[in-house]
Amino acid sequence: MKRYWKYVRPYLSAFIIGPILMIVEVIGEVMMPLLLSKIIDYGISGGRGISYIIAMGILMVITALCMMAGGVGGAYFAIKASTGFANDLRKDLFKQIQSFSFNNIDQYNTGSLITRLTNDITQVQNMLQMMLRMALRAPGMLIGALIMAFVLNPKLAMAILCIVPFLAIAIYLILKVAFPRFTNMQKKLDALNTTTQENLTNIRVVKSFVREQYEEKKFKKASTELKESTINAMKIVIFTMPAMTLAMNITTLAVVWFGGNQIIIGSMTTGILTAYVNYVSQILISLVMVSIIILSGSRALASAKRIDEVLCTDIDLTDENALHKDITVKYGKIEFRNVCFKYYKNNERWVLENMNFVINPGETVGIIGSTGSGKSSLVQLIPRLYDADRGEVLVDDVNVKDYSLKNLRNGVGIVLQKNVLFSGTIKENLKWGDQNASDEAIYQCAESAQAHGFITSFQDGYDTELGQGGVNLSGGQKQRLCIARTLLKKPKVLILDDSTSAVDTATEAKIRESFKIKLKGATKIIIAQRISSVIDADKIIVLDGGKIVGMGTHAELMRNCQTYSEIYYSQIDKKVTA
Ligand SMILES: Nc1ncnc2c1ncn2[C@@H]1O[C@H](COP(=O)(O)OP(=O)(O)OP(=O)(O)O)[C@@H](O)[C@H]1O
Repeated sequence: MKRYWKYVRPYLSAFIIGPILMIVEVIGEVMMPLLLSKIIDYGISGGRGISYIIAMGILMVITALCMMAGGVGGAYFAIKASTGFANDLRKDLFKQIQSFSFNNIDQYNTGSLITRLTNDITQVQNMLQMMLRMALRAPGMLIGALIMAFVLNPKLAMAILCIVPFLAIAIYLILKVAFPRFTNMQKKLDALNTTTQENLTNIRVVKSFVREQYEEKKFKKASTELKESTINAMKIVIFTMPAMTLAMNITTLAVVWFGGNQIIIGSMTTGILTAYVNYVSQILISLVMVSIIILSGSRALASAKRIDEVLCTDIDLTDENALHKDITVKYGKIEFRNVCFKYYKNNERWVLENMNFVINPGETVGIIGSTGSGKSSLVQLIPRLYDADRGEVLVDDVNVKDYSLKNLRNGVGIVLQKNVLFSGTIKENLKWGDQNASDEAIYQCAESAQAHGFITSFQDGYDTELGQGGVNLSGGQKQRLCIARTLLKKPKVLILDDSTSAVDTATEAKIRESFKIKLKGATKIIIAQRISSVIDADKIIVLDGGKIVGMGTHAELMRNCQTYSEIYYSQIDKKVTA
């Protein structure tokens, strides 16, 4: 609750005024039957005449207008408070997800995070809105109508007790049965969103593997499961409402039966019975409202728990304890000291084991190794996309944990293996590297990444709109734009994680040449599958099974490292056979 106070505070006035205005409506609702009974008993039966009826009628119209004003105002403030609350909560939830480490992100699937950001927040918003409109109205109307019922005829009021067992069953069902069912329903919605998101993002792969039918089946399964879990949860709603209506009708019948008898023996007037029937229905309506509040409350509680789970996730990679938050990366020296790392902390096997090496400023270093040998994992420790479990990673002789994340990541530019571009123009995408970059700087970086040529061949040049993820580009073009984007950051350390795999060898060589001029002082780490991509490097690190099995120049490794020479000859053989 304490956590949510933050979201109530800015809208506190709406949170207070809304329910107060709803009370105006409640007072009117309680007044109306009384005024009606007076018209019947004194105006029609009592013979006070038309002027009394008109006076009472005018009073009823004024009451109805006040009720309307209260109702409209109450609804307005309820919407204002609940949407404001939800908007702020959603922004904070999104901010929390943005500050997640890669490790945190790995724990959730995207579909589930989308459901939490949208549907779960909407559930909480709806519940709040309902609470603000009904929380005072329902008990207010219940108490008001009960008082009136007891004042008018205490004996007849006992008939209202008929409702109690129905109400008890309804509340029990809602609390015990509905809550877990709503939680399950949200989980199924997660699954549906994940399936949809995965399918739509990768629709081209689906089509190229002719997996449409399989995907349809997968979607159908997720959709059917959602339908079934919804029906399962809604059974409670389905049962609750008619049960309450039945209770309402039985109680009204009991009141009319006992009240009618009292009219026959002359101990009650018709006007009072009419008012009484109204009060009974008000009592019952307010009880229905209470059960709706509990019902939607239990649904919203299931959603709130899921939102809370994200908000309470400990971000395991922050710069809160960094000792030198204001220093920046100046030279680009990198050192690994006895570094061990694994993704799943319970796993026995290390993904990287006892890594020890130094890369001096300005050096070009290649990293070679079989797939899964740990190349990407190794370089991701430098900009702290993950943290080492043992040992230290140092940049310019300072532990990476002692930099602010912003300064470290500004100094270390990484082109990830999975390149992603965003919807927008090419220029907008490149400006991710530097929002304030001049056109000249953008052109130069694109030139270095061998992208300027193909960009200018497009009709709209740098203003060409990219589809989502850069769909309207070839793999090699995308890779070159991603390199240009990182170059614009002017990093002191540039890491290319297999980022030229889709570029032909001649263009790749040109990119490497341009790095020598453009990034003269910067340290360059190049992960590659082709030895030709790193053959000229000052140093090559050879990985196998998460361990360094060789380090040196190409010539040294050819003499000393069997793994390296095997990779070399396998690639030469392929060339010869080709
Ligand atoms: N996000 C992750 N969560 C869990 N395990 C992972 C994750 N990323 C990689 N791994 C595992 O860590 C090991 C090393 O993977 P890594 O991506 O570093 O290898 P790599 O040498 O870069 O491979 P490739 O050449 O195929 O890109 C592999 O066994 C892989 O399954």
